[in-house]
Amino acid sequence: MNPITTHYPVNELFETIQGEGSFTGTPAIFLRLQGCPVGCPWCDTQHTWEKSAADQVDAARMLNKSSPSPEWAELTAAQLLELFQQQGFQARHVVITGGEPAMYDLRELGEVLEGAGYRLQIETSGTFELKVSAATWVTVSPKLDMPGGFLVRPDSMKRADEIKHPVAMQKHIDALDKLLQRCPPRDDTIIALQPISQRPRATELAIATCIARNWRLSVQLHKYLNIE
Ligand SMILES: C[S@@+](CC[C@H](N)C(=O)[O-])C[C@H]1O[C@@H](n2cnc3c(N)ncnc32)[C@H](O)[C@@H]1O
Ligand SMILES: Nc1nc2[nH]cc(C(=O)O)c2c(=O)[nH]1
Ligand code: SF4
Ligand SMILES: [Mg+2]
Repeated sequence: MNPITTHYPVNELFETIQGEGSFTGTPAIFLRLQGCPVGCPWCDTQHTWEKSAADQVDAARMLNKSSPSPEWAELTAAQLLELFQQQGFQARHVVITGGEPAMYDLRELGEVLEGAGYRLQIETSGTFELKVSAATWVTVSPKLDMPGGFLVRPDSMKRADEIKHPVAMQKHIDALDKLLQRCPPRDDTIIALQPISQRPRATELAIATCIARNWRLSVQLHKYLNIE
């Protein structure tokens, strides 16, 4: 194991219902890591993009946020496990999101949390090399032609248990088709379309395409329910 303990920059830690993808409806602990250089113009979590030293706070302040902010606290896997217990979290599914969590080495987190009985899922753009435990459920939400100029990695697409593609227009589906040719997933990988920002036309397009292709629909259930 890595002799140096990894410190994770945590923007948010909360318990809710997973609102996206295959685990929709599953009670989950969300661990949102700070920092993302990809730059999707419609990103829900733009407050996580910049990881500024001036925004580092202690764990108590990070936990007590009343609204999204760029503040983050540095925590080790052992400290996170202790916090889960202190906070009284009941969920056994942990979603690591961000920001772009694949910028960090998540293997130590996997070792500690899986050792304590948790199942891990990562939400990632697929643009950074994955450093996750073998048992981690990998959700790749490919980001194509974004301002940051990052490319989706073939190895991340192969590792994906689920590909959850954000869509608003036909050109996004055409781009996904090209990506699936350039970077073929495994035969058992689930493919889902997720309408961008609950836009009605995006939702109609996603429904029609999912039916035509036998793909899954992922709506952002938490937004319909008005929960975190
Ligand atoms: C905020 S991102 C963080 C994790 C990682 N950076 C990624 O993009 O997968 C989590 C998920 O939210 C999706 N997402 C972000 N903003 C969205 C929006 N406005 N509408 C629909 N999905 C969105 C992303 O595509 C991704 O599947
Ligand atoms: N309830 C809920 N489900 C989610 N699934 C993915 C989320 C994310 O921001 O990555 C998210 C989120 O922020 N809230
Ligand atoms: S990759 Fe994820 S966190 Fe980064 S800008 Fe895009 S949706 Fe937001
Ligand atoms: Mg949210």
